[in-house]
Amino acid sequence: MSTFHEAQASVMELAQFAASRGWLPATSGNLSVRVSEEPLTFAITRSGADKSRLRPEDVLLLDAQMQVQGETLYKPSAETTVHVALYEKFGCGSILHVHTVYNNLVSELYAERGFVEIGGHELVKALGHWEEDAAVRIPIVPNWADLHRLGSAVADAALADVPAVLVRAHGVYAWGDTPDDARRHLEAVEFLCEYVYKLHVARVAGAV
Ligand SMILES: CSC[C@@H](O)[C@@H](O)C(=O)COP(=O)(O)O
Ligand SMILES: [Zn+2]
Repeated sequence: MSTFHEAQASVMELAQFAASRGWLPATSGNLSVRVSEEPLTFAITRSGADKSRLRPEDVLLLDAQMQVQGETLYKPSAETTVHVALYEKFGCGSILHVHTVYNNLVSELYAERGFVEIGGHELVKALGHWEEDAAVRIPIVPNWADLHRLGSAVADAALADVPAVLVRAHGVYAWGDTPDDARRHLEAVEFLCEYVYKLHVARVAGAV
């Protein structure tokens, strides 16, 4: 439980971080931090904002019915449906969505399989898997234009022990119990997507 102003500040800080990595190009991406669990309320970026230079008024307070609380002329993220579906499934504390070249490439390479499996790499520990020879399967869902359908597809595919889902030729959703957890999971997934893609290219080239 946090106040709206705390959650708003967290969203702005997370956006600064993701933008500094180039993960929010051309106004893409959306970020949210939960304010209360019962009933669900959360702070989320408004639709169309340039997330690299968010102002406090670009972060809105919403409820589970996606109704904006308080006075604003802005509309919430078009992909709020995905955030609500994930909050309802996991009761997580923060959800981050970014578009990057590497997460898009991996989503395309493994789309037909419906998941990408990543094992034998140290950074799967950052996703909570510390066992010997741990492997994670990150689900990949189609990029449904119907955003309610997209929300259901992401939440249905999402696994309890892997805090991320790729959307084909679109981006990734990553989440965590706290904003710091969500950020760590997102960083790990982005690192692993770059690694998986570059390893694939190296193998095709016969370099490894
Ligand atoms: C500007 S292209 C990206 C959008 O279509 C969408 O995928 C996205 O991530 C941002 O939507 P938004 O409504 O601003 O939250
Ligand atoms: Zn998007």
